[in-house]
Amino acid sequence: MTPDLMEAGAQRYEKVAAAALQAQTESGGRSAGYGRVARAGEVDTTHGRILYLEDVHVSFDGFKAINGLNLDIAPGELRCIIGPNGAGKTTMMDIITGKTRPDSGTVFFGSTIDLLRYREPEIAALGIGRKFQKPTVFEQLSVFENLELALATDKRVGHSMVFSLTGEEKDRLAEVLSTIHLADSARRQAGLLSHGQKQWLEIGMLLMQDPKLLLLDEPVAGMTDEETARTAELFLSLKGKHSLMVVEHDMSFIRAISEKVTVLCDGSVLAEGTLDEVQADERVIEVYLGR
Ligand SMILES: Nc1ncnc2c1ncn2[C@@H]1O[C@H](COP(=O)(O)OP(=O)(O)OP(=O)(O)O)[C@@H](O)[C@H]1O
Repeated sequence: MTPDLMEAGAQRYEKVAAAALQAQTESGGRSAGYGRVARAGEVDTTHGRILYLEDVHVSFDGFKAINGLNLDIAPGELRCIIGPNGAGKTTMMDIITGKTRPDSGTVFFGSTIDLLRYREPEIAALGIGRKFQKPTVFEQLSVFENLELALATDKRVGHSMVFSLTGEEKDRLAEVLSTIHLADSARRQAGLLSHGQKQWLEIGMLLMQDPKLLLLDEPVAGMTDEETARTAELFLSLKGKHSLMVVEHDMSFIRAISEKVTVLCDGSVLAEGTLDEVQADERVIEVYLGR
Protein backbone atom coordinates (compact mmCIF):
# COMPACT_ATOMS: atom_id res chain seq x y z
CA MET A 1 0.00 0.00 0.00
CA THR A 2 1.38 3.40 -0.97
CA PRO A 3 1.27 6.57 1.13
CA ASP A 4 -1.03 8.07 -1.52
CA LEU A 5 -3.46 5.24 -1.04
CA MET A 6 -3.31 5.66 2.70
CA GLU A 7 -3.94 9.39 2.37
CA ALA A 8 -6.86 8.64 0.06
CA GLY A 9 -8.18 6.15 2.61
CA ALA A 10 -8.01 8.72 5.38
CA GLN A 11 -9.83 11.28 3.25
CA ARG A 12 -12.44 8.72 2.22
CA TYR A 13 -13.07 7.84 5.86
CA GLU A 14 -13.71 11.48 6.73
CA LYS A 15 -16.06 11.87 3.76
CA VAL A 16 -17.98 8.73 4.65
CA ALA A 17 -18.35 9.76 8.27
CA ALA A 18 -19.72 13.13 7.18
CA ALA A 19 -22.03 11.47 4.62
CA ALA A 20 -23.26 9.04 7.28
CA LEU A 21 -24.21 11.93 9.51
CA GLN A 22 -26.01 13.63 6.64
CA ALA A 23 -27.82 10.42 5.66
CA GLN A 24 -28.90 9.89 9.24
CA THR A 25 -30.42 13.34 9.51
CA GLU A 26 -31.94 13.07 6.02
CA SER A 27 -33.51 9.65 6.52
CA GLY A 28 -37.02 10.82 7.23
CA GLY A 29 -35.85 12.41 10.44
CA ARG A 30 -35.39 8.95 11.97
CA SER A 31 -32.42 9.85 14.11
CA ALA A 32 -34.16 13.01 15.29
CA GLY A 33 -37.24 10.89 16.00
CA TYR A 34 -35.27 8.86 18.52
CA GLY A 35 -34.59 12.05 20.43
CA ARG A 36 -30.82 11.77 20.28
CA VAL A 37 -28.17 13.45 18.23
CA ALA A 38 -26.33 10.96 16.01
CA ARG A 39 -22.57 11.47 15.85
CA ALA A 40 -20.68 11.01 12.59
CA GLY A 41 -19.79 7.36 12.12
CA GLU A 42 -21.79 6.26 15.15
CA VAL A 43 -23.97 3.19 14.74
CA ASP A 44 -27.28 3.51 16.53
CA THR A 45 -28.06 0.18 18.17
CA THR A 46 -30.68 1.46 20.57
CA HIS A 47 -33.23 -0.83 18.90
CA GLY A 48 -31.10 -3.87 19.67
CA ARG A 49 -29.82 -4.54 16.17
CA ILE A 50 -26.50 -3.82 14.54
CA LEU A 51 -27.59 -5.32 11.23
CA TYR A 52 -31.08 -5.55 9.80
CA LEU A 53 -32.13 -7.09 6.49
CA GLU A 54 -35.77 -7.16 5.44
CA ASP A 55 -37.33 -8.80 2.40
CA VAL A 56 -34.15 -8.64 0.32
CA HIS A 57 -34.26 -9.97 -3.24
CA VAL A 58 -31.48 -10.44 -5.82
CA SER A 59 -31.77 -12.21 -9.16
CA PHE A 60 -28.96 -13.10 -11.53
CA ASP A 61 -30.35 -13.53 -15.05
CA GLY A 62 -33.74 -14.47 -13.64
CA PHE A 63 -32.30 -16.88 -11.02
CA LYS A 64 -33.36 -15.84 -7.50
CA ALA A 65 -30.12 -16.08 -5.51
CA ILE A 66 -31.63 -14.13 -2.59
CA ASN A 67 -35.37 -14.48 -2.24
CA GLY A 68 -37.14 -12.58 0.55
CA LEU A 69 -34.27 -12.69 3.03
CA ASN A 70 -34.97 -11.40 6.56
CA LEU A 71 -32.20 -11.38 9.13
CA ASP A 72 -31.06 -9.33 12.08
CA ILE A 73 -28.00 -9.43 14.30
CA ALA A 74 -27.75 -8.01 17.82
CA PRO A 75 -24.80 -5.87 18.94
CA GLY A 76 -21.97 -8.10 20.17
CA GLU A 77 -23.61 -11.25 18.83
CA LEU A 78 -21.66 -14.09 17.20
CA ARG A 79 -24.02 -15.49 14.56
CA CYS A 80 -23.23 -18.60 12.56
CA ILE A 81 -24.67 -19.01 9.09
CA ILE A 82 -24.88 -22.45 7.55
CA GLY A 83 -26.57 -23.86 4.48
CA PRO A 84 -26.02 -25.90 1.35
CA ASN A 85 -23.86 -24.77 -1.55
CA GLY A 86 -25.65 -22.11 -3.55
CA ALA A 87 -27.92 -21.13 -0.62
CA GLY A 88 -26.94 -17.47 -0.99
CA LYS A 89 -24.50 -17.06 1.91
CA THR A 90 -21.78 -15.31 -0.10
CA THR A 91 -24.33 -13.24 -1.98
CA MET A 92 -25.78 -12.09 1.35
CA MET A 93 -22.32 -10.93 2.49
CA ASP A 94 -21.84 -9.25 -0.91
CA ILE A 95 -25.05 -7.30 -0.32
CA ILE A 96 -24.09 -6.21 3.21
CA THR A 97 -20.65 -5.04 2.06
CA GLY A 98 -21.95 -3.22 -1.03
CA LYS A 99 -20.42 -5.58 -3.59
CA THR A 100 -23.83 -6.60 -4.91
CA ARG A 101 -26.84 -4.30 -5.13
CA PRO A 102 -30.16 -5.99 -4.25
CA ASP A 103 -33.13 -5.62 -6.59
CA SER A 104 -35.31 -4.72 -3.60
CA GLY A 105 -35.38 -4.83 0.18
CA THR A 106 -33.96 -3.05 3.20
CA VAL A 107 -30.42 -3.32 4.58
CA PHE A 108 -29.60 -1.23 7.64
CA PHE A 109 -26.48 -0.92 9.78
CA GLY A 110 -27.90 -0.02 13.17
CA SER A 111 -31.22 1.82 13.09
CA THR A 112 -30.17 4.75 10.96
CA ILE A 113 -27.52 3.85 8.38
CA ASP A 114 -29.10 2.66 5.15
CA LEU A 115 -26.29 0.56 3.65
CA LEU A 116 -27.87 0.63 0.20
CA ARG A 117 -26.83 4.28 -0.04
CA TYR A 118 -23.13 3.42 0.21
CA ARG A 119 -20.43 1.89 -1.97
CA GLU A 120 -18.12 -0.92 -0.93
CA PRO A 121 -15.16 1.15 0.39
CA GLU A 122 -17.51 3.49 2.23
CA ILE A 123 -19.21 0.56 3.96
CA ALA A 124 -15.80 -0.73 5.09
CA ALA A 125 -15.02 2.73 6.46
CA LEU A 126 -18.34 2.77 8.34
CA GLY A 127 -17.11 -0.21 10.38
CA ILE A 128 -18.01 -3.41 8.53
CA GLY A 129 -14.94 -5.60 8.03
CA ARG A 130 -14.96 -8.60 5.74
CA LYS A 131 -12.62 -11.56 5.72
CA PHE A 132 -12.64 -13.62 2.55
CA GLN A 133 -11.75 -17.30 2.61
CA LYS A 134 -8.25 -16.90 1.20
CA PRO A 135 -5.82 -14.94 3.41
CA THR A 136 -4.43 -11.79 1.79
CA VAL A 137 -1.58 -10.48 3.92
CA PHE A 138 1.52 -8.62 2.76
CA GLU A 139 3.85 -11.62 2.56
CA GLN A 140 7.12 -9.62 2.41
CA LEU A 141 6.34 -7.60 5.51
CA SER A 142 6.56 -8.70 9.13
CA VAL A 143 3.50 -9.48 11.22
CA PHE A 144 4.03 -6.20 13.08
CA GLU A 145 4.31 -4.19 9.83
CA ASN A 146 1.14 -5.75 8.46
CA LEU A 147 -0.79 -4.63 11.54
CA GLU A 148 0.86 -1.21 11.46
CA LEU A 149 -0.20 -0.73 7.84
CA ALA A 150 -3.75 -1.80 8.59
CA LEU A 151 -3.88 0.95 11.18
CA ALA A 152 -2.42 3.46 8.74
CA THR A 153 -5.26 3.01 6.26
CA ASP A 154 -7.71 4.82 8.49
CA LYS A 155 -5.52 7.62 9.72
CA ARG A 156 -3.74 10.53 8.17
CA VAL A 157 -0.11 9.64 7.66
CA GLY A 158 0.97 12.33 5.22
CA HIS A 159 3.27 11.47 2.33
CA SER A 160 5.77 9.34 4.16
CA MET A 161 5.86 5.65 4.91
CA VAL A 162 7.51 6.61 8.17
CA PHE A 163 4.98 7.44 10.81
CA SER A 164 5.13 6.98 14.49
CA LEU A 165 2.48 5.20 16.47
CA THR A 166 0.96 6.99 19.41
CA GLY A 167 1.15 5.26 22.79
CA GLU A 168 -2.50 4.28 22.46
CA GLU A 169 -1.88 2.76 19.03
CA LYS A 170 1.12 0.81 20.31
CA ASP A 171 -1.06 -0.57 23.09
CA ARG A 172 -3.75 -1.50 20.57
CA LEU A 173 -1.23 -3.23 18.32
CA ALA A 174 0.16 -5.20 21.26
CA GLU A 175 -3.36 -6.15 22.32
CA VAL A 176 -4.27 -7.34 18.81
CA LEU A 177 -1.00 -9.33 18.55
CA SER A 178 -1.90 -11.11 21.74
CA THR A 179 -5.57 -11.63 20.71
CA ILE A 180 -4.53 -13.32 17.45
CA HIS A 181 -1.91 -15.49 19.19
CA LEU A 182 0.99 -13.94 17.28
CA ALA A 183 2.75 -11.95 20.01
CA ASP A 184 5.80 -14.22 19.73
CA SER A 185 5.90 -13.86 15.94
CA ALA A 186 5.67 -10.06 15.65
CA ARG A 187 8.98 -9.74 13.75
CA ARG A 188 8.40 -12.79 11.58
CA GLN A 189 7.86 -12.34 7.85
CA ALA A 190 4.18 -12.92 7.14
CA GLY A 191 4.97 -15.14 4.14
CA LEU A 192 6.62 -17.64 6.51
CA LEU A 193 3.53 -18.08 8.69
CA SER A 194 1.35 -21.19 8.55
CA HIS A 195 -2.02 -20.99 6.77
CA GLY A 196 -3.83 -20.66 10.10
CA GLN A 197 -1.48 -17.93 11.33
CA LYS A 198 -2.00 -15.97 8.11
CA GLN A 199 -5.75 -16.17 8.67
CA TRP A 200 -5.31 -14.84 12.20
CA LEU A 201 -3.06 -12.06 10.96
CA GLU A 202 -5.67 -10.98 8.45
CA ILE A 203 -8.30 -10.97 11.19
CA GLY A 204 -5.84 -8.90 13.26
CA MET A 205 -5.53 -6.42 10.38
CA LEU A 206 -9.30 -6.03 10.39
CA LEU A 207 -9.30 -5.63 14.17
CA MET A 208 -6.76 -2.79 13.96
CA GLN A 209 -9.53 -0.76 12.29
CA ASP A 210 -11.87 -1.63 15.16
CA PRO A 211 -14.82 -2.85 13.04
CA LYS A 212 -18.22 -2.93 14.66
CA LEU A 213 -19.31 -5.86 12.52
CA LEU A 214 -17.04 -8.59 11.13
CA LEU A 215 -18.13 -10.89 8.32
CA LEU A 216 -16.04 -14.06 8.09
CA ASP A 217 -16.33 -16.46 5.18
CA GLU A 218 -15.23 -20.04 5.98
CA PRO A 219 -12.50 -18.90 8.39
CA VAL A 220 -11.29 -22.39 9.36
CA ALA A 221 -11.19 -23.94 5.88
CA GLY A 222 -7.79 -25.60 5.45
CA MET A 223 -6.80 -25.24 9.12
CA THR A 224 -5.40 -28.02 11.31
CA ASP A 225 -7.54 -29.20 14.23
CA GLU A 226 -5.37 -27.26 16.65
CA GLU A 227 -5.63 -24.07 14.57
CA THR A 228 -9.39 -24.56 14.34
CA ALA A 229 -9.65 -24.86 18.14
CA ARG A 230 -7.58 -21.70 18.61
CA THR A 231 -9.73 -19.86 16.08
CA ALA A 232 -12.81 -20.86 18.09
CA GLU A 233 -11.16 -19.35 21.19
CA LEU A 234 -10.30 -16.22 19.21
CA PHE A 235 -13.88 -15.72 17.99
CA LEU A 236 -15.30 -16.28 21.47
CA SER A 237 -12.93 -13.62 22.78
CA LEU A 238 -14.10 -11.15 20.09
CA LYS A 239 -17.79 -11.70 20.79
CA GLY A 240 -19.30 -8.87 22.81
CA LYS A 241 -16.65 -6.37 21.71
CA HIS A 242 -17.59 -6.82 18.05
CA SER A 243 -20.56 -8.38 16.26
CA LEU A 244 -19.58 -11.34 14.11
CA MET A 245 -21.25 -13.17 11.26
CA VAL A 246 -19.49 -16.43 10.49
CA VAL A 247 -20.25 -18.59 7.45
CA GLU A 248 -18.88 -22.10 7.93
CA HIS A 249 -19.45 -25.70 6.86
CA ASP A 250 -17.32 -27.17 9.68
CA MET A 251 -19.97 -28.31 12.15
CA SER A 252 -17.57 -29.06 15.02
CA PHE A 253 -16.31 -25.49 14.76
CA ILE A 254 -19.90 -24.21 14.70
CA ARG A 255 -20.63 -26.27 17.81
CA ALA A 256 -17.64 -24.73 19.60
CA ILE A 257 -18.65 -21.11 18.95
CA SER A 258 -22.36 -20.91 18.27
CA GLU A 259 -25.25 -19.54 20.22
CA LYS A 260 -27.71 -18.84 17.45
CA VAL A 261 -27.42 -20.48 14.04
CA THR A 262 -29.21 -19.33 10.89
CA VAL A 263 -29.77 -21.85 8.11
CA LEU A 264 -30.01 -20.34 4.65
CA CYS A 265 -31.52 -22.23 1.74
CA ASP A 266 -32.64 -21.02 -1.69
CA GLY A 267 -31.90 -17.42 -0.76
CA SER A 268 -33.93 -17.16 2.43
CA VAL A 269 -33.88 -18.30 6.06
CA LEU A 270 -34.99 -21.91 6.40
CA ALA A 271 -34.48 -22.20 10.17
CA GLU A 272 -32.97 -20.33 13.07
CA GLY A 273 -32.14 -21.37 16.63
CA THR A 274 -29.50 -23.14 18.67
CA LEU A 275 -27.37 -25.68 16.83
CA ASP A 276 -29.28 -28.50 18.53
CA GLU A 277 -32.58 -27.01 17.42
CA VAL A 278 -31.61 -26.59 13.78
CA GLN A 279 -29.91 -30.01 13.69
CA ALA A 280 -33.19 -31.58 14.82
CA ASP A 281 -35.22 -29.71 12.19
CA GLU A 282 -36.41 -32.16 9.52
CA ARG A 283 -36.22 -29.53 6.78
CA VAL A 284 -32.61 -28.72 7.66
CA ILE A 285 -31.69 -32.42 7.73
CA GLU A 286 -33.26 -32.87 4.32
CA VAL A 287 -31.56 -29.98 2.54
CA TYR A 288 -28.22 -29.82 4.33
CA LEU A 289 -27.22 -32.02 7.25
CA GLY A 290 -28.58 -35.30 5.97
CA ARG A 291 -26.61 -35.24 2.76
N1 LIG B 1 -22.67 -13.00 -10.10
C1 LIG B 1 -23.45 -14.06 -10.24
N2 LIG B 1 -24.02 -14.34 -11.43
C2 LIG B 1 -24.84 -15.40 -11.58
N3 LIG B 1 -25.18 -16.25 -10.59
C3 LIG B 1 -24.63 -16.02 -9.38
C4 LIG B 1 -23.75 -14.93 -9.14
N4 LIG B 1 -23.36 -14.96 -7.83
C5 LIG B 1 -23.99 -16.03 -7.29
N5 LIG B 1 -24.73 -16.66 -8.20
C6 LIG B 1 -25.57 -17.84 -7.98
O1 LIG B 1 -26.37 -17.57 -6.84
C7 LIG B 1 -26.51 -18.71 -6.03
C8 LIG B 1 -26.05 -18.39 -4.62
O2 LIG B 1 -24.62 -18.34 -4.62
P1 LIG B 1 -23.76 -18.07 -3.32
O3 LIG B 1 -22.33 -18.08 -3.76
O4 LIG B 1 -24.26 -16.86 -2.64
O5 LIG B 1 -24.08 -19.36 -2.44
P2 LIG B 1 -23.33 -19.87 -1.13
O6 LIG B 1 -24.40 -20.20 -0.15
O7 LIG B 1 -22.30 -18.88 -0.71
O8 LIG B 1 -22.64 -21.21 -1.64
P3 LIG B 1 -21.24 -21.91 -1.19
O9 LIG B 1 -21.49 -22.58 0.13
O10 LIG B 1 -21.02 -22.89 -2.29
O11 LIG B 1 -20.20 -20.84 -1.13
C9 LIG B 1 -25.70 -19.82 -6.69
O12 LIG B 1 -26.58 -20.62 -7.45
C10 LIG B 1 -24.75 -19.07 -7.58
O13 LIG B 1 -24.41 -19.83 -8.73
